[in-house]
Amino acid sequence: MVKAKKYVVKKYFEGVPKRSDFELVEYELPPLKDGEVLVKTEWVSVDPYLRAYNRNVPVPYDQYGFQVGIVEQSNDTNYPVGARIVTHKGWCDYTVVNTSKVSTGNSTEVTYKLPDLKGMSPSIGIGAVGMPGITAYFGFLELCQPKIGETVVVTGAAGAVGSIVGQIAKIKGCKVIGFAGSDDKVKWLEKELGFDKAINYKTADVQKALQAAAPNGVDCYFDNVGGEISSIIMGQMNKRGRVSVCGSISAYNADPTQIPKATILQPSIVFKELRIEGFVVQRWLDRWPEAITQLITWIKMGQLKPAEHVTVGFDKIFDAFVGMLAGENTGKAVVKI
Ligand SMILES: NC(=O)C1=CN([C@@H]2O[C@H](COP(=O)(O)OP(=O)(O)OC[C@H]3O[C@@H](n4cnc5c(N)ncnc54)[C@H](OP(=O)(O)O)[C@@H]3O)[C@@H](O)[C@H]2O)C=CC1
Ligand SMILES: CCCCCCC/C=C/C=O
Repeated sequence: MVKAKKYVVKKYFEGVPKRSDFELVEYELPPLKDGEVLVKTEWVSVDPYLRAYNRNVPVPYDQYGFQVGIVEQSNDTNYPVGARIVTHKGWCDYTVVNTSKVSTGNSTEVTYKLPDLKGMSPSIGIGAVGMPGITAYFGFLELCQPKIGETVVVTGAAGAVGSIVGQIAKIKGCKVIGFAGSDDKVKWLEKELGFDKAINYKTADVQKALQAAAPNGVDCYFDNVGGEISSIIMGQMNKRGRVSVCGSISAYNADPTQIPKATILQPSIVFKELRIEGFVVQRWLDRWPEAITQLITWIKMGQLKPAEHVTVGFDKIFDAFVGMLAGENTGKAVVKI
């Protein structure tokens, strides 16, 4: 018998999630059936959608999320002992995985072999080459359809998705402006990632700073945060600009009955003929391998930097989660178990 530990959400979050909303449960895993493997967790991902989707399922629920683990026992020849696997089994130290369960666009089950990362840390498989990188790849390229020389703005620019969006935009020959929440992040975006301009949204006059950075207007906006800053950016878009709405983290901790208001956007949408589209990355689940291959190639060619913010310890997953929501991470927030 293998003893396992997992985080269970026992209470819906109100505002910033609290440790007392979770219970740490220890239990015994059942023996493996045919087609099942025992996976020891190596890396756990903490992501904003774990906050945003909190009320989508009844409590109590096991805290799901992406993770990379190593197969310790196997009843599946496709996943021998020692193979690495990406699953959506979340915040646990051991889990039993039925590898034959097929992932679909509506499912919360995603299981695939960790791709050959060519010597990079397995954690990259849940970051720049995992769901967040894939989100950046399809959400930006498919919805924004960027062209050489266009001006691209990304919010949440120093995070897991935003940092990849900005770098892909540079690869595609665009001028890139990023908004992030600290001077250190701004410096990192400009000096390390090659953004043309980065702006601290907490201290700058966003309207004026963007006018100065993009005097000819904005062609593409990748929106990670929503709220007033997004209204300001959309108000400075060029005719037929494209907006990819990826998330709205500025309001995830808000009371759902008191969602903050932002400036009306319809005049810009109508007169500038903007195209605004939201998406969930599962839309392209059947094409994830295409994104994974391209992202690995860009990293190996030195065109894309896969930054990570690593927290160590199973007991620290909650802290890493609330730290990420508060902006402590630069790059992808992951926990080493
Ligand atoms: N549609 C989809 O399929 C997917 C959507 N997403 C969305 O993408 C967005 C980014 O996710 P991800 O890259 O994983 O997370 P990040 O790595 O960007 O981490 C979250 C970041 O959000 C920023 N933030 C926190 N509060 C605010 C606020 N009030 N206003 C502005 N920024 C804030 C913080 O950075 P800072 O210091 O700059 O404030 C923080 O570091 C989220 O909205 C998420 O829900 C992610 C994956 C898939
Ligand atoms: C198998 C579940 C995949 C979850 C994808 C998360 C999408 C995130 C949306 C908003 O943040």
